[in-house]
Amino acid sequence: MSKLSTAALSGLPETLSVPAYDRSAISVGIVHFGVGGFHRAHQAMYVDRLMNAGQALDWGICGVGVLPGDAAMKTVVDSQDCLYTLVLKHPDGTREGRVIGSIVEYLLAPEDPEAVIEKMAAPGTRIVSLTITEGGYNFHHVTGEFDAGNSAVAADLEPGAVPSTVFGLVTEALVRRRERGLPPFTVMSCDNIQGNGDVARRMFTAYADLRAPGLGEWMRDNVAFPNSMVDRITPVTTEEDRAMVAEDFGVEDAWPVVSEDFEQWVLEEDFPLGRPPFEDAGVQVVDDVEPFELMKLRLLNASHQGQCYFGYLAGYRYAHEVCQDPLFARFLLDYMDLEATPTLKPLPGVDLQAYKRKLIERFSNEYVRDTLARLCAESSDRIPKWLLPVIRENLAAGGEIHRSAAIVASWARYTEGTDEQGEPITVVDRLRGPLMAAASRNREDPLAFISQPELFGDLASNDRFVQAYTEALALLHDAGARATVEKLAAGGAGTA
Ligand SMILES: NC(=O)c1ccc[n+]([C@@H]2O[C@H](COP(=O)([O-])OP(=O)(O)OC[C@H]3O[C@@H](n4cnc5c(N)ncnc54)[C@H](O)[C@@H]3O)[C@@H](O)[C@H]2O)c1
Ligand SMILES: O=P(O)(O)OC[C@@H](O)[C@@H](O)[C@H](O)[C@H](O)CO
Repeated sequence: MSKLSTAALSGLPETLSVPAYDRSAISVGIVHFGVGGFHRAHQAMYVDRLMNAGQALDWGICGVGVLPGDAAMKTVVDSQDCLYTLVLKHPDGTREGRVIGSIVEYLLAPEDPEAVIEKMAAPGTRIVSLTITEGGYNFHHVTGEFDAGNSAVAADLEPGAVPSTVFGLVTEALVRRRERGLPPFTVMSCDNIQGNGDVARRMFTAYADLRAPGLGEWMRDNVAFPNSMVDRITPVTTEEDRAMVAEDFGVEDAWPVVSEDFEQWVLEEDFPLGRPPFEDAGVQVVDDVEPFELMKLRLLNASHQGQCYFGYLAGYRYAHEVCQDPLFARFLLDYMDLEATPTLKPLPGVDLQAYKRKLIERFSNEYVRDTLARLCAESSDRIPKWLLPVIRENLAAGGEIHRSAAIVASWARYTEGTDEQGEPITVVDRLRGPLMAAASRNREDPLAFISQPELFGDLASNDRFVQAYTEALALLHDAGARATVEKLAAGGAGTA
């Protein structure tokens, strides 16, 4: 069996689509930070689709890894001529494979920061895009302020420092372009953050303010940061996926990516140096992304949080197991209908009921095998960004909050670190220590978990929230996850 490479492409089975374009003709137009599963299943796929249609060959992607852990990606990318297999898993169990060729280079910042900076400073680079996770933006959950105390950021700000963070690297490249009389590139965030472009603008310019007087102001006036809504459920690649690619498609790929077949990308039109003709690849280019972002983050992502802790505690390990269970599906739909939907903005032309039904279908796709472990990870970066805004808005408007409060309680219960069978839970979170310490006091002090103002602000002093949260937490302790969801679904636990 051939290892995936340029030379192997011509001998691959016909069941696997391969790039129909001349990859040697591609030049880099996009530098992308955070080449993980999602970028490879989404943005790189859209660019590849354009290239297959004979377009965007001047928009090749140079990937960048900033963290030491990205060395593994660098090794694989280099050994496969930057090619990889994307396998879409349809709900009927069929699979569709395609070799993606739009990434043409990969640089590891810890190994060669200068090369990363110069790649962004090169005239051909017109977009720097990001999927660096919610935590990568380095802002305080409650104040929204840039965290200048972060040690890596502080090190980058030392005079004469060689930058190591995305903030240091991107800012240095912008400074060099300015010195060389080149217009700045567009910074395009593709992370699951409400107002991701606006947040990126605030964080990068806050860093620049600290780096040199006037630099932040210049960036505010000159650099575009379009907002976007991105969607495609992309689980972590497993050994089984590697074996499946070999068996189904006859190629040895050290790091394929698998995803659901659904895709969506809604992008704000703000690209002073141009962009690939994304609309030709199915991207919705609009003037205002916010209503779409709210819909996706509060319905899809917050529902992921609504299923992962309850589901895990109830003994499930995969998203489809939870969502194929009618009780949990009902709970999620009720959360969406009664709590999230009233906080959304008008979306002319979008059938929200169909969108929600489709979400349950997507979550229930058993072939995607999205793990609850992936959805439970880094919750401290997710709950405050997706779910707490729903709670705050409903509290202010006198709206319904019982299911959202119960989801927060399920996180608190999960973080105690033992499931309902007494088995240990591996809590993966950059705040694991303080979170688990707080959760360990849940029984003696039911407000312990939500009394972390850096995550919850003043919610622990809101009587309505506290009542709903403590009732759900007590039920979780006394009767378990399933019984808690049952009670909520039946209109119990104080629900409206
Ligand atoms: N996986 C999905 O289903 C999905 C769907 C839509 C959007 N997203 C967005 O994409 C992000 C990444 O998801 P993924 O599935 O590719 O994850 P992943 O773990 O496969 O990749 C994450 C990438 O981000 C990089 N990264 C993490 N912290 C960073 C930091 N502080 N600075 C710079 N780089 C950093 C990592 O090095 C890695 O390259 C998500 O957090 C989300 O915002 C993911
Ligand atoms: O990747 P995160 O941390 O933003 O969130 C976990 C999931 O909710 C997310 O990856 C979804 O699968 C994705 O947003 C679907 O488009």
